[in-house]
This record gives sequence, C-alpha cells and structure tokens, in this order.
Amino acid sequence: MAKKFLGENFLLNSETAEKLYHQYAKELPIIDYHCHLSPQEIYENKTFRNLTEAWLGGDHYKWRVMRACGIDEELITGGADDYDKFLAWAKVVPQLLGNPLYHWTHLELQRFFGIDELLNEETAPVIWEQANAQLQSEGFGARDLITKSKVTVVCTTDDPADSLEYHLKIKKLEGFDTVVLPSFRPDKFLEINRATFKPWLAKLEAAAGKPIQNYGALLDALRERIDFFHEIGGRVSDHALDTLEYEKATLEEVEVIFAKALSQGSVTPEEERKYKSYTMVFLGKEYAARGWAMQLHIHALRNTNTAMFQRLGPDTGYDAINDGPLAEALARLLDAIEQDGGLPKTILYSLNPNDYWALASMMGSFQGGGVPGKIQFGTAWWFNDNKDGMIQQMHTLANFGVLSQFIGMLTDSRSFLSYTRHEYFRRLLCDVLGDWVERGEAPEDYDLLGRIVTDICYGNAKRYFAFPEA
Ligand SMILES: O=C(O)[C@@H](O)[C@H](O)[C@H](O)C(=O)CO
Repeated sequence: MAKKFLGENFLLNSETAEKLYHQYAKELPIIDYHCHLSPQEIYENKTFRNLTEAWLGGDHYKWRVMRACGIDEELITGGADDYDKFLAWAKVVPQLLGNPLYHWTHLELQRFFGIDELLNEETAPVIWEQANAQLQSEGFGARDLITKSKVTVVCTTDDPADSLEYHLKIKKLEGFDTVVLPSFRPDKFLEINRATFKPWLAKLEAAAGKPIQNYGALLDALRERIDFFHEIGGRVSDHALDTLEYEKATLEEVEVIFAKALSQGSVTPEEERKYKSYTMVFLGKEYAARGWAMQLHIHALRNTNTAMFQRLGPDTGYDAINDGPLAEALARLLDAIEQDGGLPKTILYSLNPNDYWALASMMGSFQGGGVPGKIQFGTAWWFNDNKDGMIQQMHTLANFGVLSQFIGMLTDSRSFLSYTRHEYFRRLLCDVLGDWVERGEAPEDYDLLGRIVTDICYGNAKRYFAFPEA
C-alpha cells in the first residue's frame, strides 16, 4: 500500500522519525535568518490580489521550470493575464514530480489554504477561486502569513546605503511580535569594477552624510552603516563571493587602487583582488567586534544568459553553479581575518556540492573562541535546496563536523508562502536521525535525539545569532 502523498508522515520513513518530527520539531517557531522579503511589504501587511502575485510574482525557481516546460515568457514574466499565468503554472506542476517545487506547491496549498487537491489544469479553476478568496480575506496579509508560520525572526537582505525606513517602522507596530532585522550586504561596494560601484558610492555618501573621496572615507562610511544596522538589531552580514580569490595587500596599495577606480573607472584584475581582499578583512574585523555572523555565499554563476539579463535583470532564473577554485583562497581569506583581529562567527555556503567536503573540512580549522558552532557549514542553498541536497549537506556536516551544532534552515525566499521549506527541512532532519536509529547507528534515546532536533530547528540559531528580542 503506497504511503499517502503529503500525509502527516510525509518524508518520515520510520516510527523514530515520526516521533521526532511530531513530538519535537513540528511546533517549534522559526528563525528565518536569510531571506529576500521586502521590509516594505511586511510593514504594509501587503495583501496579494491572487495566487499569481503571491506565487509567481518574483519566484525565479518557478520561472525556470516553466521555461523548461515550454511556457512562453509572456506567461512567466510578461504581461499576460494573472489567471492565464496561474493556469500555465497549473499545467506545469504535474510535470514536476521529483522537483521540490512539486512538494512545496502542495504543502503551501495545504498549510495556508487548507486545500488538499493536487494542482493541475483541471483543478486550477477551483483552486484559483478558493485560494484567492482567502488571500482577499482578513488574515492573509504579509505579516499575517509570517505570524501564522510562527516566525519569530526574519532577516531581510539590505544594502549598506539603505535607510532601513521600514525596519524602523516595523519596530513601532503594535501586535506584531516577529522581529524583522536587516542584514548587511555590501556586495556593491566590493565590486569595484562593476558599473554599479560609483552610483552606489553616491548613495552611500548620501546615507553617511559625508563625501567619500578616498578609501579611508569609504571604510569610515561602511563602519558607520554597520553601527546603524547594529542599532536597529542587525547581527548578520551577507556576501556573494561568486569567485574566491585572495591577494594580500597593504592599506597604501588599496588607497591607490580606490583612487584609480574613482579617476579611471576600472582597475586591473590583480588590483581588484587586492581591493576585495583588504576590504573583506576590514569588514570581517568589524563584524567580529560586534559579535555579528558573517555569511559567505560562494560560487554562484550569475546572469549566464546575456539576452535575458538585458531583458529582465538579475535574479530572474538565469543563474547557475560555478565550479571555480575554492579551498586555498578561502583558507587565506579566513586566515587573514583571523590574524587581523579575529574571525567573526561565519557561515559558509557553496552553491557547488563539489565544494562541500572542502568547506566542511575548512570549518574545523577555524572553530574556537569558546563559541559552539562558531564556523557553520550553511544549509543546502538555492539549487541544492531539495531533498537530496539537504540530506547531502547534513550527512557531510555530520561526517566532518558537529551536526548537533548546526543552525538549520532558512528560506532565502522572496515569497511569503515559503515557510513550509522549514517544515520540509525538519522532516528530512528527523528522517536522517530516524534512519540512523533504525540501522542501530544511533541510540534510541529520545532525550538525546529530541534535544538535537530542537537545537537544530530552533535553539542553536537562537543562541548563535542572539538577536535582540522584540
Ligand atoms: O543571496 C543570493 O545571492 C541568492 O540567494 C539569490 O538571491 C538567489 O536569487 C536566491 O534567492 C536563491 O534562493
């Protein structure tokens, strides 16, 4: 007899796994320490006009598979009617068996809308009406969806020059208990050879209220913005290191490189490496001084399709996995920060699973400072955010490090309906532990196992980040 699809024991393949999930993981609150939700939409408690806006509005995961199923771009990111876009998605979903979107789509229908039917071309009209009626009703705004999902902390992703206007406004809201905090993402100030560098420097000047005409002034401005983020409760930074290179540099060299970038608009590859390396060491030291965690998202290969990048811009489903070198440059970067004042709490993610063993072994070289799990091997990210990828990441972490110190899952999403990814992760975690018990590879000790589950799903992240309470 086949197991019920998406039943209460979905992904749980032993009695131990079922017990761990239902008795320890299921009801825990969520700390979503990395996502791309809009603070403005949270503040405004945005309501979604329909499932198309809520589901397909910005989710490039869905856009990719729609393209792979031959759906015309007009029905994906184009100007087609909302219902036609939804119907196109409904036609695609039955084709997605094996893709996490098939599970996530039906989990979201179940958990947020109480809809158990499978989504397909035939059920689309009824599901469209039932879900939209709820989206238009009381209790389905952005903040309501966060509250319903028991999310206690949301960390958005923000530029140093951002005013954090909406984070400040959210803090004053009555009756909304979730803490919404900014994450400091200074990528645009590292990418010295990109067209965005100077325009964003101008934005930073405006935010800092002072001119930035030399490298020292840039560092002062970044330090002031880190303090601003900290005052508002920020405790996390985030860096996209699409390639990893490290080149030792002196302050004097980097000052000259920065001046050259301002006067000539570009620098040599070696100069870029020196600028980035020195600036990353500076930032790491500032993060460590404030007890922040530094996230390094490594080896994305972005905007691979030039024509579509020019048409739609970044984060539209045209990225891939990079297979560049990692270990030596990462070790030198982490070592340089450690030697220059101490490495902050650091979370290492790679988009390339081939990097997993190198990352997981690297972790062990920089643990310490009396901080449990100081260096983290980040949860399966982006293309790896699926059943096999999550299990592979947990197995690797267990084999190389200390799984019980893992700070667990995040959504990394732009959709307010994505919190079921935490449930998905929790079920897989409990199944991994349950499998070990069933095989006699772990003791059937529910005090021990239950503590590990609650720590990974919530307690470790709470302790690790020590976010300010609401
Ligand atoms: O943080 C990133 O750079 C990536 O996560 C990127 O934002 C990507 O679009 C994403 O959200 C993957 O889930």
